[in-house]
Amino acid sequence: MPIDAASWLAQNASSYSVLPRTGHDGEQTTPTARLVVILNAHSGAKMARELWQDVARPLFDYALPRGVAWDGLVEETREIGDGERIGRSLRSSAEGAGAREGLVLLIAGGDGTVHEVLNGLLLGEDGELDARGSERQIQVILIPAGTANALYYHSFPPESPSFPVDAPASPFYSLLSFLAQKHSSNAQHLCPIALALNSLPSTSKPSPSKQVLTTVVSSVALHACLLHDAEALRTTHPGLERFKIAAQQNVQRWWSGTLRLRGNVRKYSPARQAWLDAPTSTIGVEGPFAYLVTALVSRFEQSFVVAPFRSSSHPLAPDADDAPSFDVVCLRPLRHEPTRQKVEAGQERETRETFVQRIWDVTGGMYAGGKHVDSVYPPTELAQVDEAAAHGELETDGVVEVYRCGEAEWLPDSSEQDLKSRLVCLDGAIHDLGVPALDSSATADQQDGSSGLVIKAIGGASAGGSVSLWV
Ligand SMILES: Nc1ncnc2c1ncn2[C@@H]1O[C@H](COP(=O)(O)OP(=O)(O)OP(=O)(O)O)[C@@H](O)[C@H]1O
Repeated sequence: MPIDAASWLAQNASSYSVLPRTGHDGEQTTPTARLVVILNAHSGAKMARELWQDVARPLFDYALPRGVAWDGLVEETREIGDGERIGRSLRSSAEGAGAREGLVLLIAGGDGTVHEVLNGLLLGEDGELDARGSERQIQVILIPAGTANALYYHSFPPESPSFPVDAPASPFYSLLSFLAQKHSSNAQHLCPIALALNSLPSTSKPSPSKQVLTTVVSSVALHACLLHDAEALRTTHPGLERFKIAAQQNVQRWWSGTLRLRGNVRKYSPARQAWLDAPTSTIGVEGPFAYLVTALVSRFEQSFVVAPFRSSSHPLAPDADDAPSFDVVCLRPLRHEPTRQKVEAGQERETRETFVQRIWDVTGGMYAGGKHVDSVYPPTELAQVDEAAAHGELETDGVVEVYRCGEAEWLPDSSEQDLKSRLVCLDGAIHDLGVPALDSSATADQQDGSSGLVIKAIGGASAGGSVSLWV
């Protein structure tokens, strides 16, 4: 049943000053931005239509700002990948009209829907960032109708007293912020969406590498493989449980390869609770890895805080003036001296089984608000690997290692040929790096020639003009 907007607002959103359309005194009447509504009725618990029809639509009818034009059209995604088609059609319609008007996207869906729409909208046919859109202001209003809704809960952390998760207004904080713009001191934040540009190697040379934009995560190893397996469980387990089942299926694997980090590289020191600057412009981090993600947001689910320093309320959060960055969170089993010794003694299979408990401890810390970043090895259990000598200033005793930087390159070990050694997850979409994973000396400077994944933080302000979320 559609709500009565005025009484719903009075009851559920009294801290947002949302005025009826007629009350927007003195506001200019020439539209400066076009609104497009995009629903994924298939995502999460399949609530997008209901959230739109019963609440968001009545709120729009009541309070849509005069400067925003909406022709009543609602775009629904029709099949897998369809968000990209919608994004592309928005790009070409803007080009056709030579329009420089702003674009307001109301997206009711999960992270995958946002990902698809922004990729279609911001990347040109050649897969490059579309320079023609460079003056465009894109505002996103997000209704979390997906399963994980990482971007939403990163922006509206449930532990904040301002964003109670059980409140009827909970899925509408972004929309309320948009509707209350200019009228409420509580809700007028248009925050740039952190973006990264990912280059996947071409599987058929000499065609160029494939470019993919992300807003949440680029991952390999356990996270990518569990996302891969979780998709097959979507029908039987529509909620978050499918991720846990899929984690069980992959937790005993380790992933060999090299991670190269560039661009103002820092590493978190649990002892100092601060970033340590890297002594060199490029840092090589050698596998095997049990876990490896590059995160643009603090959490991947409502209460799964993988990269706590991305949270805007954290003292180590990126500053608005900082160069675009992401946080790399990884777990390398051979940094644990007893584990390393057992592997060297040829007991790798049993050692992996034992190490599983440590992985669960780390994920337990993620579910406990991000405590894993401060868990440390006692001095006797910290392996003194050669690499520590090379990058001595960056050696820490953290069980998990957290880096911040602007660019990363993942080169999987070319001797491992199975699919799971090559999988990459980009905001939930799974990609295969392809075989063979060639020359591990390839670098990000040779982007099209890299046999691995290259990830560059580009920020929200430099992609297609500006891309921001109402928070
Ligand atoms: N009509 C449709 N039928 C089938 N699949 C669809 C349809 N429309 C969109 N999709 C696909 O649904 C998938 C899931 O969407 P999305 O990622 O937004 O939700 P989710 O996976 O439930 O949530 P989250 O990404 O937040 O965990 C996407 O891969 C998208 O391509």
